[in-house]
Amino acid sequence: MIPKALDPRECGICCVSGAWFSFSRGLATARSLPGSSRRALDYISHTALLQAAVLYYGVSGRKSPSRSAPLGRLALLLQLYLSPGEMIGVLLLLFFLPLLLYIAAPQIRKMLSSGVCTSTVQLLGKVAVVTGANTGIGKETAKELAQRGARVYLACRDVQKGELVAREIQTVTGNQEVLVKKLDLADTKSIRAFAKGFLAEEKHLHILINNAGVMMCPYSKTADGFEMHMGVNHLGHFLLTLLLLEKLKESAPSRIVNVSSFAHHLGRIHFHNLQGEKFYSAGLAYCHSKLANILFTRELARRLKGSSVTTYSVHPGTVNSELVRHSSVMRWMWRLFSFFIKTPQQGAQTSLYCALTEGLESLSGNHFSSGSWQFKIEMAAGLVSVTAMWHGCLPRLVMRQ
Ligand SMILES: NC(=O)C1=CN([C@@H]2O[C@H](COP(=O)(O)OP(=O)(O)OC[C@H]3O[C@@H](n4cnc5c(N)ncnc54)[C@H](OP(=O)(O)O)[C@@H]3O)[C@@H](O)[C@H]2O)C=CC1
Ligand SMILES: CC1=C(/C=C/C(C)=C/C=C/C(C)=C/C=O)C(C)(C)CCC1
Repeated sequence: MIPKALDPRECGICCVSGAWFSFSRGLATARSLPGSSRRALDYISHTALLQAAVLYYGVSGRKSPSRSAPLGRLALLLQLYLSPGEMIGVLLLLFFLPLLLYIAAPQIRKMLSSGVCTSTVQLLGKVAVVTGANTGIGKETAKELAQRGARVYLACRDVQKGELVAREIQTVTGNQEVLVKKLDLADTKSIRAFAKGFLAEEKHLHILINNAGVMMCPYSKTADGFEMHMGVNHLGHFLLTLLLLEKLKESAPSRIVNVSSFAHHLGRIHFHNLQGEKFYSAGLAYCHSKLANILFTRELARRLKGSSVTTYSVHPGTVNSELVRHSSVMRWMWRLFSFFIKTPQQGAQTSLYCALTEGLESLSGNHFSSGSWQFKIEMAAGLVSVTAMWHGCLPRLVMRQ
């Protein structure tokens, strides 16, 4: 039974905005009602909305949407939560956004997807390791290296997934020298076991692509007690690189590519909160680890001067991959904007550029971003001294046996 005062027909609805105002007044009254208010609200909202729609569609001659249409429900929600001014803003945005996106689409696509590694370098007889190569950017990077004839090690935490991808790459490229090795960067024991096995098996290592990464995971720690982002994205790769460094030197000229992100701009190295125990934000933890990738690259380059081992950090662009698996918002954004963002194959281009392009040696230690494919050299914000980072507690934590 709906109280008379709440019946929209009693409130008098004469146009769409009229419906809004009548509805708002009805709502206020309904909120003060005990017990049956929920049903009353439902009734009012549907009736008011339907009447408004009848008037609107009646005047415009459009086909009326069904009561349960998602758009109807969205309109209902907007009515419930927004003031009339905000409502107008949202409607304007909803109207102009597709138009703006349509106009800007070629520019956005160019900005986000441009850039192809044009190097024709072949890799017969060369050995490469790619971490996190069972999916996304890593998989495409490994595929291209195999295509060029390298023996490629897929360093994966899930060997089964890795084997499937290795078979796929072998089939596509015709290169049978695609091998899988277990590597869990969240466990220093696994990193050491990987390095031990690799060093025993291989005489050379020419290309190391530190690609694996996690983003926005809920607070968790690695087997050694490091915060997960810093542990996997930076510390794990830091240890892996140091363990393989002699082999890289013996195989020189050789290269190390560290896959960072433009997210490093928001990163800070909080030496007093490295484990994220005092405060933690999943998004910022990712940014901090990506800044650490860049600082590591700069200091490593300085230490490797004269060795013919060079190193680069890269931002691959915004790429449609599984990286967003921990965030439902990002997953939806990725789905919604998949038209604008790079494919993993496009995302692999900056890593490949740094691994393959001849004459890049003098730029060792720099950060490459494919945004406009000019490979901008960016400073890592200068937020913390790179040597402080190296000598600081991070490496000491890692080297703990
Ligand atoms: N996608 C993007 O828009 C951007 C990506 N990047 C960077 O690019 C790199 C590749 O990411 P992308 O391909 O997009 O993401 P994906 O999630 O598709 O791939 C990440 C890879 O890392 C592996 N990985 C995760 N944790 C570990 C671990 N503990 N040990 C070993 N491997 C692990 C994953 O293995 P598994 O499948 O078993 O989980 C997977 O193979 C990352 O470093 C990311 O930060 C940077 C900027 C933007
Ligand atoms: C604004 C905007 C976008 C959002 C980009 C974002 C949010 C990128 C985040 C990248 C991350 C988190 C990288 C990780 O290293 C899209 C979807 C490209 C579509 C075009 C407009």
